[in-house]
Amino acid sequence: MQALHQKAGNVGLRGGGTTQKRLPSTCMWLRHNFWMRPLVCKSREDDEPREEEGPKERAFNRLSATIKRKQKELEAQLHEMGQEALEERLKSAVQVPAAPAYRLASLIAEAVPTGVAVLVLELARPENTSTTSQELAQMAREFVAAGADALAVRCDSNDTTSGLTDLFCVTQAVGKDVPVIANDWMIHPLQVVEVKQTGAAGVLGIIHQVNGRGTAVMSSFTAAIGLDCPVEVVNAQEVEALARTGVAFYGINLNVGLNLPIPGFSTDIAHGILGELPFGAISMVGVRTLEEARKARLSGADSLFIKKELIDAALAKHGPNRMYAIKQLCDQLSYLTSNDD
Ligand SMILES: O=C(O)c1ccccc1NCC(=O)[C@H](O)[C@H](O)COP(=O)(O)O
Repeated sequence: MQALHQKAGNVGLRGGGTTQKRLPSTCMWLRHNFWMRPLVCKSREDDEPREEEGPKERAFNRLSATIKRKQKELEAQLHEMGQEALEERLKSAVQVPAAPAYRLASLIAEAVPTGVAVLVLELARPENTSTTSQELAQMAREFVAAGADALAVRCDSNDTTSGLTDLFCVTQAVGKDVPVIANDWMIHPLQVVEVKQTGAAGVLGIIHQVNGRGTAVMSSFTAAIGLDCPVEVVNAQEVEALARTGVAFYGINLNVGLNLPIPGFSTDIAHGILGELPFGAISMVGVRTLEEARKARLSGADSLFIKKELIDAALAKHGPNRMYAIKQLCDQLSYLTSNDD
């Protein structure tokens, strides 16, 4: 019981209770024009493929190109908005944090003593379709009825023409008891404020390898406005550094070995990272197969981010009834991850 309180308390402490204390430093950053720039690491200047590059380097360059695209999108938005309006948006978000706050972290903290993993299903518009936000909301209702505990909605402009509308419609469709988080590359606090305004519970997309020294700012700002924000990490050093800044919710993307040149990144590395999390921290591991889900849970993952690949495989296997197919998947996941087999 004590560990459970510690888990919920750790996550909550960074926002709700300390919101007022965080305000002065937010204002200080604003005065220094800090917020007018996206918070990302430096990447290679050109993204042209080079002959000597292997698949990992190519994947890394794709990631780098994605981040540059996001940077450009954000810079244009910030420029149009201007510093004063931006400052106002950020300040009012801090003054009125989301209520209830940390809905996903609280759900996970409640699930920990019951021995079941929280299932966060990825929700994306099917490719090459003209799916509307309302149709996506209908999919969301079906996923929840089939067993999803929470949803992560893809909001990047490459996946949808209206990410924030999708998020709003899905959040409305499933109600406050089902945390909905935005899955996008988060490189500026303005994005997080926009997510809050849709009524969503949090963001998935603060990535230490991408945000670098800006990670702590992104994560503490998100927590200060009451939103959940698992921070994606790739090794124990990152965990150690972020734990010192108060991060208590960690994400592990098993796909990361393909996106970044990290030799041998796999469920074994994830196992090691999960073992290094600070006491009371909570975790989410992204999985693309049932086997990855089983291993992640055995290694101690508190929640599983069920990625589109696994959802599409279930739809292909058990379709055409979408709700039936997702129910088969959720039942299988619950069975494989209940930790008593
Ligand atoms: O994607 C995950 O598995 C994940 C797990 C836990 C926390 C965060 C996670 N992803 C955040 C991201 O924004 C991803 O890096 C991004 O969606 C790209 O993921 P991928 O499709 O695996 O390259």
